[in-house]
Amino acid sequence: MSSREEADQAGPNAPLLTPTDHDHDHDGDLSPDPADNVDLAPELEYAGGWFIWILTISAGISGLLFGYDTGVISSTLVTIGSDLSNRPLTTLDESLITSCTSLFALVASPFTGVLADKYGRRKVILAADALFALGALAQAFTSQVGGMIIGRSIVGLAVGSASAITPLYISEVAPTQARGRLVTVLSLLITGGQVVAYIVGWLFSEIPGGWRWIVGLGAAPAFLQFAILIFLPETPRWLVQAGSEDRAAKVLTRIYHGCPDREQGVRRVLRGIRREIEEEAEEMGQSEVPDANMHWFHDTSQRAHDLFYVGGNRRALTIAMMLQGLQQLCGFNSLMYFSGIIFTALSFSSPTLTSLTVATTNFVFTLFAFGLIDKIGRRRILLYSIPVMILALVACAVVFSSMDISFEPESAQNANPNANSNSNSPLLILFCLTVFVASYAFGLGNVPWQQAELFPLNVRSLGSSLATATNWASNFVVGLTFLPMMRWISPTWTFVIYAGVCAVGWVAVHAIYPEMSGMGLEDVKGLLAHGWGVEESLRLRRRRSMKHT
Ligand SMILES: O[C@H]1[C@H](O)[C@@H](O)[C@H](O)[C@@H](O)[C@H]1O
Repeated sequence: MSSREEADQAGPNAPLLTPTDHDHDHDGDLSPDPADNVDLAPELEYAGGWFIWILTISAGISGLLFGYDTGVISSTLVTIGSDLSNRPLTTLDESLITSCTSLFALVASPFTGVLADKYGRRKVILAADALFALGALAQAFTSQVGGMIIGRSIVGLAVGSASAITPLYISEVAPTQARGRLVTVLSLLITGGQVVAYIVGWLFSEIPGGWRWIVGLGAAPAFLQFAILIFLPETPRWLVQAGSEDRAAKVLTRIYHGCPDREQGVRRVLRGIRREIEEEAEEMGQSEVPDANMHWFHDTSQRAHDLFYVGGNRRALTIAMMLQGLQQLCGFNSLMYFSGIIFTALSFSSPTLTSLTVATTNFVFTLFAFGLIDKIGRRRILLYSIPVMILALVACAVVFSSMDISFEPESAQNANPNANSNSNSPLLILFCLTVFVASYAFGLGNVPWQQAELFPLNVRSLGSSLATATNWASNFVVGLTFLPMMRWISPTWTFVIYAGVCAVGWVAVHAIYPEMSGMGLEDVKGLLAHGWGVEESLRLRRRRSMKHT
């Protein structure tokens, strides 16, 4: 009988398992096989019923808002005309209106973790809704460029906090077997929100003042989510940490409703969480599980210390930041923000409609990822899809090198369809970009958002928010550098650089990203305690699949 099974039989109040791995930095330790520290994930064959879907979709509305507010900018800019400050937008106005959102998202994301630990995950989502609505209305009713920038900045604060907290909320409520898929629902809603933004932008672009509707409509899902979330629970993990184990048990009982093994499953999850909290308390020299009056036993600086100085946590942070940086530095969002300009330079007759293919491909392939991520596994999906991205980028670079094309503002606007030596080149580029987007959406577009599962409970929220900050910092860099790179070092070299980033990323994923599919949230700590855990994770996965065959 495994230690876990023994504990199950002993009941919920049985002493918790004694941890074997206190993971203060053991780099270089000659410890026994780290896989010994990792039990197989709770083998509850339960992927969740209607309640978990309601939780996921309600929380995921934040993703829809994130996607909508990032996707809406291209059509807004081209339809504002002289409506703001009684003059046409200058290039500086356009850059500020576009980039302030990512900048403020970057500012908000690290604070989100601290607030989510103190006040709970759900309250932070509610606060983000208030910001989404405020930002949308501020944009819709402004008559000044400055007002627009303030509105977009408020939306940035909302996007930054929502993007840090929502994947964490979903990971913490999801049953192990369905966690990957449920977090991918979030990516589906992000990419879906971008498609909706492109369509709304296209529909309202001919109407005078239509841009006010385009940006103002972003308030509606925020109100909806606010109304729904008021009735939904906090995550069981946070509740246990805050000393409300009874409430956590109630939430888990609803999540596991319909599971044949419900009671045992709930006990197992609760015990896993308590064990984790107890281990953390021990590491801090405290001998007891924190009581109800002690809402969290680390203050922020202690958490930050743990995140950076405990080897396993530092490794988790490295992986999460590496994946988020890669998700953005591969250049994908240059298409999201500037595909209109690219397709204009390539002389497509309807650049906005062509851009819609980018957003739609992104959405459709995220749908495939949703169906397959828990089966294929996070690591494998990346190792398969990144090489396709590299090939597509290199092919784009080659085709660009055979073309006579300029991305100077005036030349892009007056693009000459016959200027290219090979008239199939624009179509070839569209094809390569579509392949790039499809493979991105299948892997890198969604896997990094699984970040919360890498961290143990006490540093989960801080770690997730720092990884999210990496995402927004890299997003900001790409947004800022794409057009200058296309102009100054040529499209060919721009795409070669993105391909190079992907190649380095592939090597990093291969070397340090363990397979997380099927692992219980409480088991990950043991995996990363003494190393990157890649081999162990693959061994565990093989064992698990052998059990199922
Ligand atoms: O996961 C999302 C998704 O892939 C979006 O399409 C992209 O615009 C975001 O930057 C990314 O974080």
